[in-house]
Amino acid sequence: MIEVAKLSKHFGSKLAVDNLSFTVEKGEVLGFLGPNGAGKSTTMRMVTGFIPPSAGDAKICGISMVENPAEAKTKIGYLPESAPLYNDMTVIGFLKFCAEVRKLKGSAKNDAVEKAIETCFLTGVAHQSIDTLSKGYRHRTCLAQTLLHDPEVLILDEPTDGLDPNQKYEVRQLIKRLGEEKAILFSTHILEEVEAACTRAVIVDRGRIVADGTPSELIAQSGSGSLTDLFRKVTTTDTAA
Ligand SMILES: Nc1ncnc2c1ncn2[C@@H]1O[C@H](COP(=O)(O)OP(=O)(O)OP(=O)(O)O)[C@@H](O)[C@H]1O
Repeated sequence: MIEVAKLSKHFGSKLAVDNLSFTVEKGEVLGFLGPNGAGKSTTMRMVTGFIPPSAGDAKICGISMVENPAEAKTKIGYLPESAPLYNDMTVIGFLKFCAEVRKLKGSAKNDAVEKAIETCFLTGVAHQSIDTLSKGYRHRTCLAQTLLHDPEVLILDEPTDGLDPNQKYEVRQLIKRLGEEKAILFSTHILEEVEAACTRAVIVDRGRIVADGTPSELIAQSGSGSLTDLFRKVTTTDTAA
């Protein structure tokens, strides 16, 4: 469902993503790991069509993001690193607005909003203004917005960043459940999320894949049973600026 083929991105002389290839099938949750500056967000921005690649392509459900971005984007729900929210709207008002942007109308719009609210456990705050929500609920509102058009592919950039342990647990469970029906690519710095939510993970460093496997394969590769040890072994410690 997600086919990343030889994707590269230069920012001036800086090579942020270097000939990256991987696939994510339906029913897979791929964890995208790597140190700060490894190229995770840049890869996700290219896969979702927010920035053009310098080389390579990403196909979403067989549709090229380079050749046919408008159609490819309809297949994706994207949660960017700093997702925008309209603070003076209520949760339900915001989601209805997002559904309209997705060209949903009438009962299809209302059904989509209701389902997203239920899926993301937002029923209790649906009529509350966004600026009065806790960080966890704001986060789940952002996540709900990615689900409105029932996309086959979800791209989530650090979806549990800044949440407390209970909220992290809930979002991971949600990702796991959604992953049964969709193809999910999500980036994280939290290594325990690999075992908690992913069917597979890749580690990138300086724009290249340096490890790829199921959680148990990666743990076996570490030699010590610790994903942290593997991460430290295959990545560089000096963070790119
Ligand atoms: N618009 C840009 N212009 C110039 N350089 C950029 C731009 N966006 C990203 N970079 C550089 O590309 C590299 C990869 O950045 P990216 O944000 O993709 O990393 P990341 O793995 O998502 O990091 P983090 O975990 O800190 O979010 C970094 O060196 C970054 O400074």
